[in-house]
Amino acid sequence: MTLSVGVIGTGMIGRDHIRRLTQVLSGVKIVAATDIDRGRAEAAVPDGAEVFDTPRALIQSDKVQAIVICSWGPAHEEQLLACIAAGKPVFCEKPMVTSEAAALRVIEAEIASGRRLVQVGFMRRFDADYRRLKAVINGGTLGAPLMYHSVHRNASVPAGLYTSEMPLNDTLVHDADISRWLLSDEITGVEVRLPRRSRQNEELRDPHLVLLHMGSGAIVDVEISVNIAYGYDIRGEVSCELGVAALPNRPATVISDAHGIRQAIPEDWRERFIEAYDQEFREWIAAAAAGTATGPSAWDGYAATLTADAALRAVASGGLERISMIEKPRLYEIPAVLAAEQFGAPFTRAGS
Ligand SMILES: NC(=O)C1=CN([C@@H]2O[C@H](COP(=O)(O)OP(=O)(O)OC[C@H]3O[C@@H](n4cnc5c(N)ncnc54)[C@H](O)[C@@H]3O)[C@@H](O)[C@H]2O)C=CC1
Ligand SMILES: O=C1[C@@H](O)[C@H](O)[C@@H](O)[C@H](O)[C@H]1O
Repeated sequence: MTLSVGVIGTGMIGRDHIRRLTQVLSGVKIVAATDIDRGRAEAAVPDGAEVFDTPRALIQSDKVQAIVICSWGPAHEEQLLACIAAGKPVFCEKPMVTSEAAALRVIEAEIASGRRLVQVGFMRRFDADYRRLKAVINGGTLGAPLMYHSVHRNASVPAGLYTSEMPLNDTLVHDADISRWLLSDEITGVEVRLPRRSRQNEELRDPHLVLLHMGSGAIVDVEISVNIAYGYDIRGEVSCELGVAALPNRPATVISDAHGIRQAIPEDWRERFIEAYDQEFREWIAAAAAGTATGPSAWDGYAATLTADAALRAVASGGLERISMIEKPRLYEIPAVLAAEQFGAPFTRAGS
């Protein structure tokens, strides 16, 4: 079966996903697109695909079986709710939504629909290096995870468009999600420290040091630097009771010349996570073709939104901001057998 997909939002990541869905992956075709800038959608779609005037018209079209949302965060809620109402599987880029109330509305609608339809674009979970790191932690030979050090560096961000809240409500959501996933834990509190401001962009509050307090007592520190100049640099290291497990450096050609020995650093996320995005969509296509979703869920989108909100409050208060989640609905519990297949054996202490 070939899955017929409509794309909402044909900006930077929307076009990159259209490229992978048309040129890289199989079992899928782009049949429709829409963007508030109609010309942009027309330029982005393959021949034969229809450009719709509104997201609602695209979602309700009989020719569209599943939807990819790549519009701006504040537009996601309405588009997600329309997809759920239409009973169509939907891949939604992060942030899933931009408020706790909106996240709860999405969860409520999905539960009422009776099955998972929403997959959120936390692509790190599909990255082979992160998956190997999780398998080591789950394997238990290093003992319990105590600390996770996450580094999230962007070379630069668009002046005027990327605001001082965005390191916390746009960029941090990836680290929040991967911390919960790697440590199989929930975030219960957030602190933010503001070091000396970088002179790279005087308009922006940058960098941030974020502390995520996990339910188990583990602590995650996240460096978010969005004007680091030298490239897109993502790092992660988990300190456990009996050892440390870290993401490897990315393989890259080693260049030796008059400036020394060096390796290129990715420019941005499209390059660093290219295989992760491909895998994310490979798994989404299979799930959507079966009428459902897989991987990061509306529950995970909700958790990330709560973390972003708490981080923004922590900047204002200067203290620890607690997070309280609703009880996890059964729809979002991963069946144990599936979890074991996906992530390796559940965590056990070494020697136990
Ligand atoms: N998973 C990841 O690593 C990444 C995720 N993203 C997320 O993807 C989304 C899009 O980001 P970019 O492509 O960088 O932004 P962009 O600004 O390049 O593209 C967004 C597009 O959506 C359109 N749009 C906005 N609201 C709309 C609406 N209500 N209806 C129809 N079209 C609408 C805009 O006209 C624009 O063409 C954001 O939520 C962003 O956070 C972006 C980059 C990487
Ligand atoms: O999602 C993304 C961007 O929207 C965001 O602005 C960047 O900071 C992230 O690294 C990237 O993965």
